Amino acid sequence: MANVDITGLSKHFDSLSVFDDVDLHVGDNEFVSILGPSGCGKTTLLRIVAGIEERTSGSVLVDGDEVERPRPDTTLVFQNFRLLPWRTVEDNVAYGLRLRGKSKAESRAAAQPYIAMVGLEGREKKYPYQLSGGMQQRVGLARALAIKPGTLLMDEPFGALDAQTRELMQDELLRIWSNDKRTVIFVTHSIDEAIVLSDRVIVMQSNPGRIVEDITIPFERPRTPTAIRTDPRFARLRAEMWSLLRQEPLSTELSPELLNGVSGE
Ligand SMILES: Nc1ncnc2c1ncn2[C@@H]1O[C@H](COP(=O)(O)OP(=O)(O)OP(=O)(O)O)[C@@H](O)[C@H]1O
Repeated sequence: MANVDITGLSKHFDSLSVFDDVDLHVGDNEFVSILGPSGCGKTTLLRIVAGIEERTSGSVLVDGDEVERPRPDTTLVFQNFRLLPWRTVEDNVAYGLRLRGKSKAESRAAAQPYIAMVGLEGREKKYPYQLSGGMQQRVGLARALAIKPGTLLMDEPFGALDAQTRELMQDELLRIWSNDKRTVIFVTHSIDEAIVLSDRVIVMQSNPGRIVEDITIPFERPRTPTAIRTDPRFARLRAEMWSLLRQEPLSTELSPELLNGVSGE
């Protein structure tokens, strides 16, 4: 369990003001997504919470402690999980535990339930090149979960997957998260993904980056993505988010994915 408290957070890169005066509270075991156009500072915000990017001003507390450097109980996962190609599935999942000082045998044993959780039982001895892209993402997810982080920071983790695999991974993440809850901040370009997964969706705009809306997602858990997608409330939420995002000035780049998501309506 962990809660994240962001107050008056600003980040400048030289003369560029990425965002100013951002406030965000994420409660224990809450799943919050951040949705916004390219360049509004989503990744930068996540990196600051992860303790790998300095802030210009403001405060970021995890469980009441100011974040000054990476914390052992916070994990950041990216679009490309960067598996170690020379290690098997089992040793990739165990890797974070090895880094934390556990023996090979101990870490392999501790990795096992997470390999099963992501549906890769029986593939422990395979190497990344022997797996599909979706399976590799699952290994990365298992590796992140195996260290039992209180806070999981996810930066477009499914962005590189094809649409079908992406939906499967969303189902998987919903299932895993409901069995093994933790605090999640999930950055995405996809309105649908944000709605299906989250308790709340934070919508950002850019120039300068700022939070413009904090939307509570009303669907009960456990969730079935197919049922959510056909619920009339889903279409309303989607329209609301899209209308916030389209208020962006024309100069702002909206990703093809955001546009595609909307043209499907
Ligand atoms: N190290 C850096 N030095 C200078 N500028 C940077 C640096 N990192 C990010 N930026 C700038 O900060 C702004 C926000 O970048 P960031 O990657 O956080 O946006 P984002 O919302 O995550 O974008 P995307 O959705 O495209 O990933 C961009 O204008 C980017 O060019």
